[in-house]
Amino acid sequence: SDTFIAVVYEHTVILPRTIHKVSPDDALALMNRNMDVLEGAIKEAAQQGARIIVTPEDGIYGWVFTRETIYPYLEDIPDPEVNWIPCTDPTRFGRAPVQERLSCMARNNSIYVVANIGDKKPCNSSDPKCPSDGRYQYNTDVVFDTEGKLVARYHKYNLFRQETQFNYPKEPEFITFETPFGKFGIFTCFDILFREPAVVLATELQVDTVLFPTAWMNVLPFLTAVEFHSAWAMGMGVNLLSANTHNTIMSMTGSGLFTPHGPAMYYYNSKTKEGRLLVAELSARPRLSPNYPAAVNWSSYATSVKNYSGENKTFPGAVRRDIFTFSELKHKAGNHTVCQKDLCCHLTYQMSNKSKDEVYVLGAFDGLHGSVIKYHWQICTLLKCKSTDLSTCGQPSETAQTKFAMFSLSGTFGTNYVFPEVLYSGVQLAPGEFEVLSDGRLQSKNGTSKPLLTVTLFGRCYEKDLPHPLRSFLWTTVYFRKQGKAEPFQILEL
Ligand SMILES: NC(=O)CCCC[C@@H]1SC[C@@H]2NC(=O)N[C@@H]21
Repeated sequence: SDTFIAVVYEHTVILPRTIHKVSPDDALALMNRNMDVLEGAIKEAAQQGARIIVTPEDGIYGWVFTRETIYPYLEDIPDPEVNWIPCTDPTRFGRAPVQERLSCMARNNSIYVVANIGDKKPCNSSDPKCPSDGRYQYNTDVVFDTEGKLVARYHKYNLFRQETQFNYPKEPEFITFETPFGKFGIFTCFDILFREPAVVLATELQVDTVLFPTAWMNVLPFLTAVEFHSAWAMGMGVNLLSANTHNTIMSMTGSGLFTPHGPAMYYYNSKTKEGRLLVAELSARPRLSPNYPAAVNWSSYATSVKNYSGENKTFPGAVRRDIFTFSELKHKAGNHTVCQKDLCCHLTYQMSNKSKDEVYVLGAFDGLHGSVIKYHWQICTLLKCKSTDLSTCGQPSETAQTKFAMFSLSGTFGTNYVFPEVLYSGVQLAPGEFEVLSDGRLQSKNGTSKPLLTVTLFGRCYEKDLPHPLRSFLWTTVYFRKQGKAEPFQILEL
């Protein structure tokens, strides 16, 4: 089929009530409460004609675990090549009530179900990297087809900060599967910021649609979930089905069905506790569509254009820990250039209304981001400062009043991996209101329909990333005494 209906479900996860280790029965009871909610979403998705539903990372057991306390929640998840339908043969690989229930939900509703659960793999001293507690534990995505068969298993490769309950897989896994409605790939959350497996799936393995369970904490100005995930789908030219966890205290909200042309449907709600079912019809093979976006040479325009830095003063400003070079947009309209290291960013703009209460800057950043994992960003951004005090430029700001009659942003990027972001007041996207030209300019079509927070070209120079400091290191789990109790503890924190 040319198109298919897909669903993502932003789920308000029911969290464990204790940080202490619980029995397997208590762990299953909590997971069943979450799966009760997911079952309602799956039924609703099937009734709406959806072929596939994606549910969030940590959506079945929540978070705040150690290696020990997550153990009762884990199941041994076999390699899908074993051809297993847990719904009809639940004990073939030992106790697997979660896989059984997910498989039955897929089978009973004739829909592909994507979920995130934990895998355990026993090991022993014949394996020199076996953790001292005798098992590997993985943050794992699973996919069951319409018969309930396990068709994909993916172990998260880029673990985020506090995921010390899990091990890093030794190698990245590039998991794909074919369906009548396109070729699918899968990865999880923090993975999206790195080359492996995310970029490899989209470029070398040419998937049509990426399945993306996530538990994404929003970080303004460039890394709110809907903003970055929408930009990644556009930059990579694939569909991205992003299901976020909903937890406003943790700043987790923002899910969507994103296409190479922009969001087909998205949800961002930092005010209420409700999750949301999102439904959209997507192209099954977007690369074959006649209006598939043309390849972009991201530096073409910017390297050919005159430098407008002239009389504009620049100043340094922090976006979290990254020191940007900023230049204030003092006039209602104009041309600006700002440079940092190898990156020069050019902006042509016209504001519809210039308020005395708001200040916008053009910013450039070319350098390593991150304190433990260090990965290289090249960023050009037009952003609203938090207040009129220039020292607040780069701090999170959620609202704005200024609309733009036009903007055109470009940069001398040294990478092909550039993700175009446009974010409006209230952390809203701008579907259909901007375009990327083949010479690398990101520009408005007819001005902005809402006040502007940021316009950003977010470049990733994967080849300049530093080696991951923990990947080979974290196999060793050491034990130390804390408040009289033995606690497993991994040596470094991310
Ligand atoms: N569960 C995860 O892997 C979430 C990680 C992604 C969160 C992104 S990474 C950079 C930003 N920092 C955050 O705290 N949230 C954003």
